[in-house]
Amino acid sequence: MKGISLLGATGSIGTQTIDIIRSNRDQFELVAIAVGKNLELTREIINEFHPKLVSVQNQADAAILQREFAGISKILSGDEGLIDVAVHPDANVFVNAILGSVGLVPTLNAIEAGKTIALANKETLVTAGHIVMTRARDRKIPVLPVDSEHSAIFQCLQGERQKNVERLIITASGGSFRDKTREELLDVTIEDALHHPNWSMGAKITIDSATMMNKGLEVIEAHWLFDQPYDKIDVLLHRESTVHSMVEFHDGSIIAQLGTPDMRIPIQYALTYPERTPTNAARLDLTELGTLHFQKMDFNRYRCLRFAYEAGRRGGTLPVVLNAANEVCVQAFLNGKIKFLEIEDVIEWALENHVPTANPDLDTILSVDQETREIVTKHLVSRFH
Ligand SMILES: NC(=O)C1=CN([C@@H]2O[C@H](COP(=O)(O)OP(=O)(O)OC[C@H]3O[C@@H](n4cnc5c(N)ncnc54)[C@H](OP(=O)(O)O)[C@@H]3O)[C@@H](O)[C@H]2O)C=CC1
Ligand SMILES: CC(=O)[C@@H](O)[C@H](O)COP(=O)(O)O
Ligand SMILES: [Mn+2]
Repeated sequence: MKGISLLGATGSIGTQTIDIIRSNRDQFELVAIAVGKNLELTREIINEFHPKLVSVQNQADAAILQREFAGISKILSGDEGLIDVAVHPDANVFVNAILGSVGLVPTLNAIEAGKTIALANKETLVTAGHIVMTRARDRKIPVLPVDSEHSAIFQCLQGERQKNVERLIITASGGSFRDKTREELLDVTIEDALHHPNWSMGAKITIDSATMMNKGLEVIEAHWLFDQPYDKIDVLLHRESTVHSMVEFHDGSIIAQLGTPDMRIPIQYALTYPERTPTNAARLDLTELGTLHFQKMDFNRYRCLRFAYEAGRRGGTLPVVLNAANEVCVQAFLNGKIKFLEIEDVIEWALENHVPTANPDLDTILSVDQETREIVTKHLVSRFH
């Protein structure tokens, strides 16, 4: 029996992780969860799984749940609660499905505590990939990708030698606005942006898919996970989201991983690795599909992808700024405060105004993350109000 601790239990990846645990109760036990503000769903999860530890974002919500679930679950709150969930003594695998760079510190604590890491939270590697991967390597802790493209690449690399890899090929659906020109993007709505053509996901990553920042974050994530330089990581536009990513080898072979767009497949692979266990995910019917399409990326159309490659290549604290500015801008767009194309303008402004620190330590990363949020928030107020 594997004990699972789960950050982001009420989110898109979190609830799908719980679906897997529910369908495989003989294999997995949900021992600790962290959530944000969705108390209704949290109550349902506690009633069904009786996790030993539950952490919520706010102290006031923790007090409410403490009264309701006394004697069933220990209830904590805030950043300390996230860490206690990540290192819970009964957990073997730590699933990080929280949103945003708040996922970084719990991951580092879980590594120190010797937990296997199943990582959906890409911000962890974007902000501090050098620290996370070094500490995991030193302690021999597996960091297993949950993100579909990285799971695909990880699967393609099984049994292969690093020295034989020529390039990683990450696929991109193009997101909700892939058929629109830049002029047509000027006045798009939040509802339109939230309409991903292939995947059902949380709001923030759905907007990231539309701006192509999601792919940019994934390029940086792949750089750290698979130890490849940026000039060996390519992105291809692939409308069908059927080939989840590929690896090209020195001999000219390309190995790809295919499947229907269902996150339960990569989540379950990370939970059971190196085993593969059955899922009831819909099967891919290649004859029904008929054809697959691949196109070169246009870096002028998708400026956020260019910003991410540049930030990744220059390194230091630039990816921290890229990510923090993006988190603030996407939230502002979702709150109706800025227009869609202003997301990338403000991210560019934040990157241009940052003096990077090379090889930052954790304290520097956390303070640059916080400062960027404050600077960008102020900039949005002065620019648009
Ligand atoms: N969705 C997907 O298919 C994929 C997602 N990912 C990555 O996985 C991560 C999660 O994405 P997704 O599931 O879509 O996001 P969601 O918005 O659906 O879920 C986010 C989860 O994090 C919780 N949360 C947010 N902020 C805090 C906080 N400060 N403290 C405690 N809990 C918090 C939310 O709680 P609550 O709702 O209770 O407020 C919720 O449980 C992201 O990094 C994303 O990029 C990667 C690949 C695919
Ligand atoms: C499911 C998943 O991993 C997402 O990151 C997904 O890949 C988003 O798709 P696009 O960013 O390619 O639109
Ligand atoms: Mn992905």
